[in-house]
Amino acid sequence: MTGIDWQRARRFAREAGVPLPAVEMPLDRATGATLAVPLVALSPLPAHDAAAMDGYAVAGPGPWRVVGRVLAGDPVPPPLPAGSAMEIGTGAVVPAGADAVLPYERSTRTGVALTGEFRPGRHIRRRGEDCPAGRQVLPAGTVVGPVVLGLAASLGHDTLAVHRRPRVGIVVTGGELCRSGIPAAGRVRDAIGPMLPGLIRGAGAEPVWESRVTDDRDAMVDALLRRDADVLVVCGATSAGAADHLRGALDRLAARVPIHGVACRPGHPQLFAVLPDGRFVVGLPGNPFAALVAASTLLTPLLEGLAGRPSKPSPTAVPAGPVTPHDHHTRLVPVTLVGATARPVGHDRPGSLWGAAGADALAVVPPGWTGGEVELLPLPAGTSPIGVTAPETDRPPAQVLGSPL
Ligand SMILES: Nc1nc2c(c(=O)[nH]1)N[C@H]1C(S)=C(S)[C@@H](COP(=O)(O)OP(=O)(O)OC[C@H]3O[C@@H](n4cnc5c(N)ncnc54)[C@H](O)[C@@H]3O)O[C@H]1N2
Ligand code: MOO
Repeated sequence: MTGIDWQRARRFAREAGVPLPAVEMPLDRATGATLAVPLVALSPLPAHDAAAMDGYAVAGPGPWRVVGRVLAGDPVPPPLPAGSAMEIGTGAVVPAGADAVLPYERSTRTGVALTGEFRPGRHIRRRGEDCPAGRQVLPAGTVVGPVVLGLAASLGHDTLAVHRRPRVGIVVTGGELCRSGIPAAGRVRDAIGPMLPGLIRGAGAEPVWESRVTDDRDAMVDALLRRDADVLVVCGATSAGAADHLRGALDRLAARVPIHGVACRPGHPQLFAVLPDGRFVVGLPGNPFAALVAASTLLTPLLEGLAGRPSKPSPTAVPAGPVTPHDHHTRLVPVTLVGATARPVGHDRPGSLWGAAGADALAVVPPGWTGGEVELLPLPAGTSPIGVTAPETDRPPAQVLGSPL
Protein backbone atom coordinates (compact mmCIF):
# COMPACT_ATOMS: atom_id res chain seq x y z
CA MET A 1 0.00 0.00 0.00
CA THR A 2 1.58 3.32 -1.00
CA GLY A 3 -1.29 5.76 -0.83
CA ILE A 4 -1.84 9.38 -1.76
CA ASP A 5 0.54 12.19 -0.94
CA TRP A 6 0.39 13.22 2.74
CA GLN A 7 -0.14 16.95 2.06
CA ARG A 8 -2.90 16.17 -0.39
CA ALA A 9 -4.62 13.83 2.06
CA ARG A 10 -4.52 16.42 4.82
CA ARG A 11 -5.84 19.17 2.53
CA PHE A 12 -8.62 16.87 1.31
CA ALA A 13 -9.79 16.16 4.87
CA ARG A 14 -9.69 19.89 5.73
CA GLU A 15 -11.72 20.84 2.69
CA ALA A 16 -14.28 18.10 3.37
CA GLY A 17 -15.01 19.76 6.71
CA VAL A 18 -17.54 22.44 5.80
CA PRO A 19 -18.51 24.43 8.95
CA LEU A 20 -21.61 23.14 10.75
CA PRO A 21 -24.53 25.56 11.24
CA ALA A 22 -24.45 28.26 13.91
CA VAL A 23 -26.08 27.68 17.29
CA GLU A 24 -26.55 30.00 20.25
CA MET A 25 -24.50 28.56 23.14
CA PRO A 26 -24.40 29.67 26.81
CA LEU A 27 -20.98 31.07 27.69
CA ASP A 28 -20.10 28.26 30.06
CA ARG A 29 -20.55 25.70 27.27
CA ALA A 30 -18.84 27.59 24.48
CA THR A 31 -15.19 26.91 25.30
CA GLY A 32 -13.41 25.47 22.30
CA ALA A 33 -16.17 26.37 19.84
CA THR A 34 -15.66 28.89 17.03
CA LEU A 35 -17.48 32.22 16.66
CA ALA A 36 -19.93 31.98 13.76
CA VAL A 37 -20.40 35.78 13.66
CA PRO A 38 -18.16 38.62 14.83
CA LEU A 39 -18.30 39.45 18.54
CA VAL A 40 -19.88 42.88 19.04
CA ALA A 41 -19.90 44.92 22.26
CA LEU A 42 -23.48 44.94 23.63
CA SER A 43 -22.55 47.50 26.26
CA PRO A 44 -19.74 50.06 26.46
CA LEU A 45 -16.65 49.26 28.47
CA PRO A 46 -16.57 50.66 31.07
CA ALA A 47 -20.32 50.81 31.30
CA HIS A 48 -20.24 54.08 33.29
CA ASP A 49 -17.76 56.81 34.19
CA ALA A 50 -15.81 54.90 36.80
CA ALA A 51 -13.18 55.70 39.40
CA ALA A 52 -9.80 54.17 38.58
CA MET A 53 -8.48 54.69 42.13
CA ASP A 54 -9.76 54.62 45.70
CA GLY A 55 -9.93 58.20 47.01
CA TYR A 56 -12.16 61.22 46.43
CA ALA A 57 -14.09 62.50 43.43
CA VAL A 58 -13.62 66.27 43.49
CA ALA A 59 -15.53 69.08 41.77
CA GLY A 60 -13.94 72.47 41.08
CA PRO A 61 -10.76 73.78 42.68
CA GLY A 62 -9.95 72.74 46.28
CA PRO A 63 -10.18 72.82 49.15
CA TRP A 64 -13.32 70.65 49.18
CA ARG A 65 -15.96 69.55 51.64
CA VAL A 66 -16.55 65.77 51.73
CA VAL A 67 -20.30 65.23 51.33
CA GLY A 68 -20.63 61.45 51.16
CA ARG A 69 -19.27 58.14 49.93
CA VAL A 70 -19.94 55.94 46.90
CA LEU A 71 -18.57 52.42 46.39
CA ALA A 72 -18.65 50.04 43.41
CA GLY A 73 -22.17 48.69 42.96
CA ASP A 74 -23.86 51.61 44.77
CA PRO A 75 -26.66 53.53 43.00
CA VAL A 76 -25.63 56.43 40.76
CA PRO A 77 -24.64 59.26 43.15
CA PRO A 78 -26.20 62.75 42.89
CA PRO A 79 -24.27 65.44 40.94
CA LEU A 80 -21.36 66.96 42.83
CA PRO A 81 -21.44 70.78 43.22
CA ALA A 82 -18.16 72.73 42.86
CA GLY A 83 -16.19 72.77 46.09
CA SER A 84 -17.48 69.33 47.11
CA ALA A 85 -15.83 65.93 47.22
CA MET A 86 -17.20 62.43 47.48
CA GLU A 87 -15.22 59.54 48.89
CA ILE A 88 -15.14 56.93 46.13
CA GLY A 89 -14.09 53.32 45.62
CA THR A 90 -12.38 51.96 42.48
CA GLY A 91 -15.03 51.06 39.91
CA ALA A 92 -17.78 53.18 41.53
CA VAL A 93 -19.86 55.56 39.39
CA VAL A 94 -18.18 58.98 39.31
CA PRO A 95 -20.78 61.68 40.14
CA ALA A 96 -21.66 64.16 37.41
CA GLY A 97 -19.74 67.41 37.93
CA ALA A 98 -16.59 65.66 39.25
CA ASP A 99 -13.37 66.84 37.58
CA ALA A 100 -11.01 64.14 38.79
CA VAL A 101 -10.44 61.41 41.36
CA LEU A 102 -7.84 62.21 43.95
CA PRO A 103 -6.24 59.03 45.36
CA TYR A 104 -6.12 58.79 49.17
CA GLU A 105 -2.34 58.95 49.05
CA ARG A 106 -2.44 62.30 47.22
CA SER A 107 -4.96 63.95 49.52
CA THR A 108 -5.12 65.26 53.05
CA ARG A 109 -8.37 64.99 54.98
CA THR A 110 -9.19 66.63 58.28
CA GLY A 111 -12.76 65.92 59.32
CA VAL A 112 -14.79 66.82 56.24
CA ALA A 113 -12.14 69.20 54.86
CA LEU A 114 -10.07 67.87 51.97
CA THR A 115 -7.04 69.30 50.16
CA GLY A 116 -4.79 68.02 47.40
CA GLU A 117 -3.46 68.54 43.86
CA PHE A 118 -5.13 67.13 40.76
CA ARG A 119 -5.15 67.28 36.97
CA PRO A 120 -8.61 67.48 35.32
CA GLY A 121 -9.86 64.07 34.19
CA ARG A 122 -7.27 62.20 36.23
CA HIS A 123 -8.23 58.70 37.41
CA ILE A 124 -11.64 58.74 35.78
CA ARG A 125 -12.29 55.95 33.23
CA ARG A 126 -14.87 57.44 30.90
CA ARG A 127 -17.87 55.36 29.79
CA GLY A 128 -16.95 53.46 26.60
CA GLU A 129 -13.31 54.59 26.53
CA ASP A 130 -12.00 50.99 26.39
CA CYS A 131 -14.66 49.89 23.91
CA PRO A 132 -17.81 51.70 22.75
CA ALA A 133 -21.12 49.80 22.44
CA GLY A 134 -21.64 48.35 18.97
CA ARG A 135 -17.93 47.99 18.19
CA GLN A 136 -16.87 44.71 16.54
CA VAL A 137 -14.12 43.34 18.75
CA LEU A 138 -13.36 39.86 17.36
CA PRO A 139 -13.91 38.38 13.90
CA ALA A 140 -15.96 35.30 13.06
CA GLY A 141 -13.68 32.26 13.17
CA THR A 142 -12.15 33.16 16.54
CA VAL A 143 -11.77 30.10 18.75
CA VAL A 144 -13.53 30.68 22.07
CA GLY A 145 -10.93 30.31 24.80
CA PRO A 146 -11.09 31.43 28.41
CA VAL A 147 -10.03 34.99 27.58
CA VAL A 148 -12.67 35.33 24.85
CA LEU A 149 -15.28 34.15 27.38
CA GLY A 150 -14.16 36.80 29.85
CA LEU A 151 -14.28 39.50 27.18
CA ALA A 152 -17.72 38.38 25.95
CA ALA A 153 -19.07 38.50 29.51
CA SER A 154 -17.61 41.96 30.09
CA LEU A 155 -19.38 43.18 26.94
CA GLY A 156 -22.76 41.91 28.11
CA HIS A 157 -23.10 38.53 26.37
CA ASP A 158 -24.82 35.53 28.01
CA THR A 159 -24.64 33.36 24.90
CA LEU A 160 -22.43 33.23 21.83
CA ALA A 161 -23.28 32.33 18.23
CA VAL A 162 -20.83 29.53 17.49
CA HIS A 163 -20.65 26.74 14.96
CA ARG A 164 -22.20 23.58 16.34
CA ARG A 165 -19.42 21.34 17.61
CA PRO A 166 -18.93 18.23 15.51
CA ARG A 167 -20.07 15.15 17.45
CA VAL A 168 -17.67 12.25 17.24
CA GLY A 169 -18.38 8.57 17.92
CA ILE A 170 -15.36 6.43 18.72
CA VAL A 171 -15.22 2.81 17.62
CA VAL A 172 -12.36 0.82 19.15
CA THR A 173 -11.78 -2.53 17.46
CA GLY A 174 -9.74 -5.54 18.43
CA GLY A 175 -10.63 -8.63 20.42
CA GLU A 176 -7.11 -8.60 21.88
CA LEU A 177 -7.60 -5.28 23.67
CA CYS A 178 -8.03 -4.85 27.39
CA ARG A 179 -8.89 -1.63 29.20
CA SER A 180 -7.19 -1.87 32.57
CA GLY A 181 -4.20 -3.35 34.27
CA ILE A 182 -1.27 -5.21 32.80
CA PRO A 183 -2.32 -7.20 29.73
CA ALA A 184 -2.32 -10.98 30.04
CA ALA A 185 -0.26 -13.02 27.56
CA GLY A 186 -1.32 -12.21 24.00
CA ARG A 187 -3.53 -9.28 25.05
CA VAL A 188 -2.80 -5.61 24.36
CA ARG A 189 -3.74 -2.61 26.48
CA ASP A 190 -5.92 -0.12 24.57
CA ALA A 191 -3.83 3.03 24.12
CA ILE A 192 -5.87 4.81 21.45
CA GLY A 193 -9.22 4.98 23.28
CA PRO A 194 -7.72 7.05 26.12
CA MET A 195 -5.90 9.34 23.66
CA LEU A 196 -8.79 10.26 21.37
CA PRO A 197 -11.14 12.35 23.54
CA GLY A 198 -8.42 14.95 24.20
CA LEU A 199 -7.42 15.07 20.53
CA ILE A 200 -11.06 15.46 19.50
CA ARG A 201 -11.75 18.26 21.97
CA GLY A 202 -8.51 19.97 21.00
CA ALA A 203 -9.88 20.21 17.45
CA GLY A 204 -13.09 21.90 18.64
CA ALA A 205 -15.26 18.77 18.53
CA GLU A 206 -17.06 16.70 21.12
CA PRO A 207 -16.61 12.98 21.74
CA VAL A 208 -20.14 11.71 22.40
CA TRP A 209 -19.86 7.95 22.67
CA GLU A 210 -17.41 5.13 22.53
CA SER A 211 -18.22 1.69 21.24
CA ARG A 212 -16.06 -1.43 21.34
CA VAL A 213 -16.40 -3.99 18.62
CA THR A 214 -14.81 -7.37 18.30
CA ASP A 215 -13.18 -8.44 15.05
CA ASP A 216 -16.43 -9.11 13.27
CA ARG A 217 -17.83 -7.47 10.16
CA ASP A 218 -21.47 -7.42 11.33
CA ALA A 219 -20.47 -5.73 14.57
CA MET A 220 -18.50 -3.16 12.57
CA VAL A 221 -21.48 -2.53 10.27
CA ASP A 222 -23.71 -2.06 13.35
CA ALA A 223 -21.27 0.45 14.85
CA LEU A 224 -21.12 2.40 11.58
CA LEU A 225 -24.93 2.55 11.46
CA ARG A 226 -25.13 4.73 14.60
CA ARG A 227 -26.47 8.07 13.43
CA ASP A 228 -25.89 10.14 16.56
CA ALA A 229 -22.52 11.46 15.42
CA ASP A 230 -21.21 13.59 12.55
CA VAL A 231 -17.91 11.73 12.43
CA LEU A 232 -17.08 8.15 13.35
CA VAL A 233 -13.47 7.41 14.15
CA VAL A 234 -12.50 3.77 13.99
CA CYS A 235 -9.24 2.60 15.61
CA GLY A 236 -7.65 -0.51 14.15
CA ALA A 237 -8.95 -2.85 11.45
CA THR A 238 -7.76 -0.48 8.69
CA SER A 239 -5.32 -2.92 7.14
CA ALA A 240 -5.55 -6.12 5.14
CA GLY A 241 -5.63 -8.84 7.84
CA ALA A 242 -8.27 -11.50 8.37
CA ALA A 243 -9.61 -9.50 11.35
CA ASP A 244 -9.58 -6.11 9.59
CA HIS A 245 -13.21 -5.50 8.68
CA LEU A 246 -13.45 -1.75 8.29
CA ARG A 247 -13.12 -1.64 4.52
CA GLY A 248 -15.51 -4.57 4.04
CA ALA A 249 -18.09 -2.94 6.33
CA LEU A 250 -17.81 0.37 4.46
CA ASP A 251 -18.26 -1.41 1.13
CA ARG A 252 -21.34 -3.15 2.49
CA LEU A 253 -22.78 0.23 3.50
CA ALA A 254 -22.02 1.68 0.04
CA ALA A 255 -19.66 4.29 1.50
CA ARG A 256 -17.41 6.38 -0.71
CA VAL A 257 -13.78 5.81 0.27
CA PRO A 258 -11.73 8.61 -1.29
CA ILE A 259 -8.65 7.80 0.81
CA HIS A 260 -7.39 4.39 1.86
CA GLY A 261 -3.66 4.63 2.29
CA VAL A 262 -1.55 7.77 2.72
CA ALA A 263 2.12 7.94 1.73
CA CYS A 264 3.45 8.58 5.22
CA ARG A 265 5.41 6.81 7.91
CA PRO A 266 4.01 5.71 10.20
CA GLY A 267 0.28 5.61 9.64
CA HIS A 268 -0.03 4.67 5.99
CA PRO A 269 -3.13 2.37 6.25
CA GLN A 270 -5.33 5.30 7.37
CA LEU A 271 -8.69 5.79 5.72
CA PHE A 272 -11.26 8.52 4.99
CA ALA A 273 -14.79 7.60 3.96
CA VAL A 274 -18.19 9.21 3.58
CA LEU A 275 -21.35 7.20 4.30
CA PRO A 276 -24.35 7.69 1.98
CA ASP A 277 -26.06 9.94 4.57
CA GLY A 278 -23.03 12.25 4.77
CA ARG A 279 -21.46 11.04 8.03
CA PHE A 280 -17.69 10.85 7.85
CA VAL A 281 -15.61 7.83 8.85
CA VAL A 282 -11.92 8.19 9.68
CA GLY A 283 -9.98 4.96 10.09
CA LEU A 284 -6.87 5.07 12.26
CA PRO A 285 -4.29 2.27 12.15
CA GLY A 286 -4.13 0.09 15.26
CA ASN A 287 -0.51 0.89 16.12
CA PRO A 288 -0.87 3.79 18.59
CA PHE A 289 1.76 6.18 17.20
CA ALA A 290 0.52 5.43 13.69
CA ALA A 291 -2.99 6.28 14.99
CA LEU A 292 -1.77 9.63 16.34
CA VAL A 293 -0.17 10.46 12.99
CA ALA A 294 -3.35 9.49 11.15
CA ALA A 295 -5.46 11.55 13.55
CA SER A 296 -3.23 14.56 12.84
CA THR A 297 -3.49 13.93 9.10
CA LEU A 298 -7.19 13.24 8.56
CA LEU A 299 -9.20 13.54 11.78
CA THR A 300 -8.04 16.85 13.24
CA PRO A 301 -8.23 18.79 9.95
CA LEU A 302 -11.72 17.39 9.25
CA LEU A 303 -12.96 18.31 12.73
CA GLU A 304 -11.41 21.78 12.61
CA GLY A 305 -13.13 22.40 9.29
CA LEU A 306 -16.52 21.22 10.61
CA ALA A 307 -16.02 23.33 13.74
CA GLY A 308 -15.50 26.43 11.57
CA ARG A 309 -11.90 27.01 12.58
CA PRO A 310 -10.05 28.96 9.90
CA SER A 311 -7.00 27.31 8.29
CA LYS A 312 -3.78 28.76 9.57
CA PRO A 313 -0.30 28.30 8.14
CA SER A 314 1.66 25.74 10.18
CA PRO A 315 4.70 26.88 12.14
CA THR A 316 8.07 25.74 10.82
CA ALA A 317 11.47 24.86 12.29
CA VAL A 318 14.76 23.40 11.20
CA PRO A 319 15.33 19.86 12.47
CA ALA A 320 18.50 19.58 14.51
CA GLY A 321 19.64 16.01 14.94
CA PRO A 322 19.20 12.73 13.16
CA VAL A 323 16.33 12.84 10.67
CA THR A 324 16.31 10.28 7.89
CA PRO A 325 13.86 11.13 5.15
CA HIS A 326 12.01 8.43 3.27
CA ASP A 327 12.36 8.26 -0.51
CA HIS A 328 8.63 8.24 -1.25
CA HIS A 329 6.77 8.78 2.03
CA THR A 330 6.40 11.79 4.33
CA ARG A 331 7.85 11.03 7.73
CA LEU A 332 6.18 12.36 10.89
CA VAL A 333 8.82 12.76 13.58
CA PRO A 334 8.11 13.71 17.22
CA VAL A 335 10.24 16.72 18.19
CA THR A 336 10.76 19.13 21.03
CA LEU A 337 11.19 22.79 20.11
CA VAL A 338 14.19 24.78 21.23
CA GLY A 339 14.04 28.25 19.70
CA ALA A 340 13.79 27.83 15.93
CA THR A 341 15.11 24.26 15.95
CA ALA A 342 13.25 20.99 16.31
CA ARG A 343 15.00 18.17 18.11
CA PRO A 344 13.81 14.64 17.36
CA VAL A 345 13.05 12.85 20.61
CA GLY A 346 13.29 9.27 19.32
CA HIS A 347 11.21 6.39 20.69
CA ASP A 348 8.94 6.77 17.70
CA ARG A 349 8.22 3.24 16.51
CA PRO A 350 4.63 2.85 15.20
CA GLY A 351 3.54 0.88 18.26
CA SER A 352 4.92 3.29 20.86
CA LEU A 353 3.65 6.66 22.08
CA TRP A 354 6.72 7.24 24.25
CA GLY A 355 8.42 9.76 21.93
CA ALA A 356 5.23 11.61 20.98
CA ALA A 357 4.10 11.86 24.61
CA GLY A 358 7.16 13.96 25.47
CA ALA A 359 7.16 15.95 22.22
CA ASP A 360 5.91 19.45 21.40
CA ALA A 361 5.08 18.71 17.77
CA LEU A 362 5.33 16.30 14.88
CA ALA A 363 7.86 17.49 12.30
CA VAL A 364 6.65 16.86 8.75
CA VAL A 365 9.66 15.57 6.81
CA PRO A 366 8.80 15.42 3.09
CA PRO A 367 9.96 12.57 0.86
CA GLY A 368 13.59 13.08 -0.21
CA TRP A 369 14.07 16.02 2.22
CA THR A 370 17.62 17.37 1.99
CA GLY A 371 17.57 19.87 4.86
CA GLY A 372 16.01 23.22 5.76
CA GLU A 373 12.77 24.21 7.46
CA VAL A 374 9.96 21.72 7.85
CA GLU A 375 6.32 22.15 8.81
CA LEU A 376 5.29 21.39 12.40
CA LEU A 377 2.03 19.93 13.65
CA PRO A 378 1.77 21.05 17.28
CA LEU A 379 0.69 18.28 19.66
CA PRO A 380 -1.99 19.12 22.22
CA ALA A 381 -0.91 19.04 25.84
CA GLY A 382 -3.01 18.48 28.91
CA THR A 383 -6.48 18.49 27.38
CA SER A 384 -8.69 17.38 30.25
CA PRO A 385 -10.63 14.12 29.74
CA ILE A 386 -13.47 15.24 32.02
CA GLY A 387 -16.70 17.03 31.20
CA VAL A 388 -17.65 15.17 28.03
CA THR A 389 -21.30 15.45 27.20
CA ALA A 390 -23.23 12.89 25.25
CA PRO A 391 -26.70 12.70 23.76
CA GLU A 392 -29.32 10.46 25.35
CA THR A 393 -29.06 7.03 23.85
CA ASP A 394 -30.69 3.70 24.40
CA ARG A 395 -28.01 1.79 22.52
CA PRO A 396 -26.66 -0.60 25.15
CA PRO A 397 -23.37 -1.74 23.54
CA ALA A 398 -21.89 1.74 23.52
CA GLN A 399 -20.18 3.20 26.52
CA VAL A 400 -21.37 6.78 26.95
CA LEU A 401 -18.64 9.21 27.92
CA GLY A 402 -19.58 11.53 30.76
CA SER A 403 -23.09 12.58 31.72
CA PRO A 404 -25.96 12.81 29.22
CA LEU A 405 -26.90 16.26 27.96
N1 LIG B 1 -0.37 -7.12 4.72
C1 LIG B 1 -0.28 -5.95 5.35
N2 LIG B 1 -0.23 -5.93 6.67
C2 LIG B 1 -0.10 -4.77 7.33
C3 LIG B 1 -0.02 -3.56 6.62
C4 LIG B 1 -0.11 -3.60 5.22
O1 LIG B 1 -0.06 -2.57 4.52
N3 LIG B 1 -0.26 -4.82 4.62
N4 LIG B 1 0.17 -2.39 7.29
C5 LIG B 1 0.77 -2.50 8.61
C6 LIG B 1 0.70 -1.26 9.28
S1 LIG B 1 1.76 -0.05 8.76
C7 LIG B 1 -0.12 -1.03 10.33
S2 LIG B 1 -0.07 0.46 11.20
C8 LIG B 1 -1.07 -2.02 10.79
C9 LIG B 1 -2.45 -1.40 10.86
O2 LIG B 1 -3.31 -2.39 11.19
P1 LIG B 1 -4.81 -2.20 11.56
O3 LIG B 1 -5.25 -0.80 11.48
O4 LIG B 1 -5.58 -3.19 10.76
O5 LIG B 1 -4.80 -2.53 13.09
P2 LIG B 1 -4.84 -3.92 13.80
O6 LIG B 1 -4.40 -5.00 12.88
O7 LIG B 1 -6.17 -4.02 14.42
O8 LIG B 1 -3.73 -3.69 14.89
C10 LIG B 1 -2.39 -3.47 14.57
C11 LIG B 1 -1.59 -3.50 15.89
O9 LIG B 1 -2.04 -2.47 16.73
C12 LIG B 1 -2.53 -3.00 17.96
N5 LIG B 1 -3.71 -2.21 18.35
C13 LIG B 1 -4.88 -2.18 17.72
N6 LIG B 1 -5.72 -1.33 18.34
C14 LIG B 1 -5.04 -0.85 19.42
C15 LIG B 1 -5.37 0.03 20.46
N7 LIG B 1 -6.58 0.61 20.54
N8 LIG B 1 -4.42 0.30 21.39
C16 LIG B 1 -3.20 -0.28 21.34
N9 LIG B 1 -2.83 -1.12 20.35
C17 LIG B 1 -3.74 -1.42 19.42
C18 LIG B 1 -2.91 -4.41 17.64
O10 LIG B 1 -2.96 -5.21 18.78
C19 LIG B 1 -1.82 -4.77 16.67
O11 LIG B 1 -0.63 -5.07 17.38
O12 LIG B 1 -1.14 -3.11 9.89
C20 LIG B 1 0.13 -3.59 9.45
N10 LIG B 1 -0.07 -4.77 8.69
O1 MOO C 1 2.87 2.79 9.46
MO1 MOO C 1 2.14 1.51 10.40
O2 MOO C 1 1.12 2.73 10.30
O3 MOO C 1 3.78 1.20 10.41
O4 MOO C 1 2.43 1.43 12.02
